[in-house]
Amino acid sequence: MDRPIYIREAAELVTLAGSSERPLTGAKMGELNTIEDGSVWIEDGIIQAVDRDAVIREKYGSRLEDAREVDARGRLVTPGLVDPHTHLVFAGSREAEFDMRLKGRSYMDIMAAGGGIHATTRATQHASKEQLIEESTRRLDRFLLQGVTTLEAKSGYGLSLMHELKQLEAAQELDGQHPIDLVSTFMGAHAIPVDRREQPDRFVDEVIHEMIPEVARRKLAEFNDVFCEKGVFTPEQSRRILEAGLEHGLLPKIHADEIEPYGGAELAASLNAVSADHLLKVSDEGIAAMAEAGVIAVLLPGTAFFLMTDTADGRRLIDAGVPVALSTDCNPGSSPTVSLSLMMNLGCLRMGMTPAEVLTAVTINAAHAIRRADRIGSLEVGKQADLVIHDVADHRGLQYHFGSNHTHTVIKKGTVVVEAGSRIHHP
Ligand SMILES: N=CN[C@@H](CCC(=O)O)C(=O)O
Repeated sequence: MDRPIYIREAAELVTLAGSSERPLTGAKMGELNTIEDGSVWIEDGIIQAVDRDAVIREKYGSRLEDAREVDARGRLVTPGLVDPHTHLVFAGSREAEFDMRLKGRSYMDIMAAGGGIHATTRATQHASKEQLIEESTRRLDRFLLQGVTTLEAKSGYGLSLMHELKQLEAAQELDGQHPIDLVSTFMGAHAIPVDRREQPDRFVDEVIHEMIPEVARRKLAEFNDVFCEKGVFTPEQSRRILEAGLEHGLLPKIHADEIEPYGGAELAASLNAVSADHLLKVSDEGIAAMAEAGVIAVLLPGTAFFLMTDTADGRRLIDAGVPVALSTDCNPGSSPTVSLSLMMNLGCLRMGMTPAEVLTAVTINAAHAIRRADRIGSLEVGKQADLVIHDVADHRGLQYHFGSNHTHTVIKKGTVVVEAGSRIHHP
């Protein structure tokens, strides 16, 4: 049996305890439940105790010598960070499009001309599963070094049954190989393939009748996502696809109101979707409907930053009672980043969120957005021991000192996987 781990005496220990039932909304998003001089006791990959250091020492005094002590004095300890929206598994690069965009060509225009998602689809279709795994592992390693311990990964660069399955199988193997836990989303409805544009509904039928049943049968995904956007999938097509997913046990998520207001948030609410993501152009009605239905807003500030557009209004959503999570949207074209820490900075600097709200958005609310809040997202007895020790004294320091990676130590399921900022490889 592994030695117990004793995380010793953090200057600030953010627990987010008591929020596993439902995502935090409104003022609650700013209540982190912190412990000063807090310590954690871990055994068998599970949190056994979270308390002030004096209480932990009293309780485990006789066993302190057996335990591996991880010194957190002077540092901040938080739950492992959760990234609830990525397009992790892909091949190729779209750097050539960067020049075009900098000269004023729009993201959707490039896509309409056969680039964008279509360019990545061509590269991904040509890649072997092994190649996808190798390229994605490099990205996962960088995520881990930034304190991300769980991440959602979408398919959507296959756009045919064979290649969608290949992407999802790659994600499944990565989940088994890498310390980061992956949660898979099927996104066959990411774009209408270039050669199917004349008959979009036939492609929708293929997604509904061929892809969804097979993905569900092979248990390759838990969620089903659609790019509901003018020029991609209409709200009606999106509804059909998401309802078909539900019939096969795949829970709905939506890329909603990213480029234009299009009724995506309203659709998400009417389906009781787990999340509606992007929301740069969400309507007042859409926000009210999401708040009423409890749909989580997964906001992706890296996309607005990289596409040089206005950001989603995090403040407005929180004030309206919508639970908010933040994510990198890691993908090759609109947000080529693995830096959740930069997203946290942007959450404060561009979205009107407080440092505490931002931390909630990348821990417990992000865990809710992938239906994992019963296991991760907070530091509570009985939860999986996923923790990060940050090289700052309190949570505001994470957001204040922007552009730096403050991750010092990462513990995944009770194993130290990053120490003093470097990856530890276990045999
Ligand atoms: N907007 C649609 N899908 C992705 C971008 C995919 C890409 O450009 O490759 C997103 O979430 O931003």
